[in-house]
Amino acid sequence: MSNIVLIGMPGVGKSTAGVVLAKLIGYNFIDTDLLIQEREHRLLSEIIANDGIDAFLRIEGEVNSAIETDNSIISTGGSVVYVEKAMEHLRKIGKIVYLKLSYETLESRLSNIEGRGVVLRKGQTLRDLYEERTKLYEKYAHYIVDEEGLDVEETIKKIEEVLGLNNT
Ligand SMILES: Nc1ncnc2c1ncn2[C@@H]1O[C@H](COP(=O)(O)OP(=O)(O)O)[C@@H](O)[C@H]1O
Ligand SMILES: O=C(O)C1=C[C@@H](OP(=O)(O)O)[C@@H](O)[C@H](O)C1
Ligand SMILES: [Mg+2]
Repeated sequence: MSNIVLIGMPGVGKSTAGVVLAKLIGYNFIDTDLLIQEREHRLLSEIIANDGIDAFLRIEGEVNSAIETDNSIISTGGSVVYVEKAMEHLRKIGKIVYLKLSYETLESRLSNIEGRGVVLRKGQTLRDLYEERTKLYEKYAHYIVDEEGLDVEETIKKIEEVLGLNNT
């Protein structure tokens, strides 16, 4: 398999689980949020605050659409599902795994949503965002991993299981 692409809401653990999984299975690790910061020389929260959501999504779309790699775990930013062209590219270069959590668990993990620089439009609540995005994550996912009640290690094990990577 060429690449494994993790998608899902902010705080679900794409970055945390992604890097550990990469080490376990000997893959490279790419966090698209870091690619964006490297290109822009500024924080994601600064891009969103200064340039706005549409500009951030344009940059996120360009960065994700330009990824050329093999044998990598790619941890995306939660908003990449708004950019169809980027999602089509990611689906071509890898298997898309949607890390899923209930709204209640996510809400408790995302105590400081502004500080994280989430793509949240004016008037939109976290619940609205969850409902709008769930449809998109499900649409693009090749596999869905429900991590409710699981810790990082158990989540990684489940990802390996659904992808048939376990050799135990
Ligand atoms: N089962 C789990 N899988 C991944 N992360 C978890 C899990 N349970 C708790 N966490 C915690 O949730 C947070 C996830 O943050 P992060 O990896 O930045 O998410 P994302 O990249 O999806 O926004 C981390 O603090 C991590 O320790
Ligand atoms: O879902 C979002 O709106 C965002 C999620 C962030 O990445 P994580 O999903 O890794 O937190 C980052 O791309 C940006 O701050 C916007
Ligand atoms: Mg992340």
